[in-house]
Amino acid sequence: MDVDIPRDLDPEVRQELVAREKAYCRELQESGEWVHIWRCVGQYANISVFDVADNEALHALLWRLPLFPYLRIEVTPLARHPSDLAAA
Ligand SMILES: O=C(O)CC1=CCC(=O)O1
Repeated sequence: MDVDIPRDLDPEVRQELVAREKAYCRELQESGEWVHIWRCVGQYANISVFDVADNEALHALLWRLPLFPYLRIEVTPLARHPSDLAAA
C-alpha cells in the first residue's frame, strides 16, 4: 500500500483519518485477519499480509480502510509453498 494523502488536506482531517486507520488496523490484527504490516523503508508505504476467506472478503476489508481514497494498493495472492516447514 502506497499512501498519498494530499498535502493540502486539513491537518485535523488528516490526523483523524490516520488515527481511524490505526484503530481499524489494530482491530484486524486482533481478529487475525491482518497478519503482518511492515513499513517500506524510506517510503510512506507498507507491505501487509492478510489472512481472509476469499477475494471478496479482502476487497471489503480494503474498501473500509479509512485511508482507502488515498491508497494505491497492489494485491498479490499467496498460497502455501510445499517446501515451507510451517505447512507440514
Ligand atoms: O502508514 C501506513 O502505511 C498506512 C497504514 C495502514 C495501517 C495503518 O495503521 O497505517
